[in-house]
Amino acid sequence: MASKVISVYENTQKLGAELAKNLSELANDVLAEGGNAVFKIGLSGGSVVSLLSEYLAKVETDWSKWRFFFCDERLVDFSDPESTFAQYRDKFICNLPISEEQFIKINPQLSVDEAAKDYIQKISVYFAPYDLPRFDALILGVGPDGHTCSLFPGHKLCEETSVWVAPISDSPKPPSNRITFTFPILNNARYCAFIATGSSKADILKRILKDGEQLPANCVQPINGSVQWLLDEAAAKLLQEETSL
Ligand SMILES: O=C1O[C@H](COP(=O)(O)O)[C@@H](O)[C@H](O)[C@H]1O
Repeated sequence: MASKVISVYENTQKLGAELAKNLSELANDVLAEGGNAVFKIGLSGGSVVSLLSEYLAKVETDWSKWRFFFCDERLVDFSDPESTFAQYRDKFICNLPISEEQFIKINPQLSVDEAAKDYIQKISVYFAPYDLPRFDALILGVGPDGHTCSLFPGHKLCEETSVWVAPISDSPKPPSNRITFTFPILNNARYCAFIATGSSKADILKRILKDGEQLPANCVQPINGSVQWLLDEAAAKLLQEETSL
């Protein structure tokens, strides 16, 4: 049964500390299984990259056992600043005792269709054969139109149920070629953390969390997991009456 929690923090430092605590607990729980257990986390791009880069350093864990996937990725060369992997490489890897090899990356030299198929193959290695992958944690963002990953409002990919990772070649937000997790994989995760900070997110958060509009971010409801919205006060300013902690 999905559980949904909205958590509002005074500032991004407190939000980051709480996220780090949640991920420490989850990772330590998964890694306590021993053997070949690895903690599988999906990352998003956009504004969450800087926040994660700053605050995940506080997670107390065996970092060598983390594997980092991409909930969506832009199909551009890793030398392009639009590449989400490149942003993590430049801001995140340098802050933590981790290496590039722990990142499961797309192949940006392929066509967008082939890149999505190739990424499914790469993911499959980490999960039981034929099973729908169950990520331990997914870190998600929300765009000003309510998109999450590269699932945009009104786009046909929001209905996609036959593949875990889909290509998109007409993304309304550039760059146009991307690959993205689809709802079946998102809604099979153990823990989904949406992170939204700053007043530019206030309107869309009201539409999603107060008005309940059926935008893509609102369709992330893990069947057997939880979703937590971690917001700072500026982002939550139009929700405060109902959600203040
Ligand atoms: O294009 C993207 O946008 C969303 C939201 O990004 P933000 O900068 O508005 O927070 C992001 O979650 C996604 O991964 C990214 O590809």
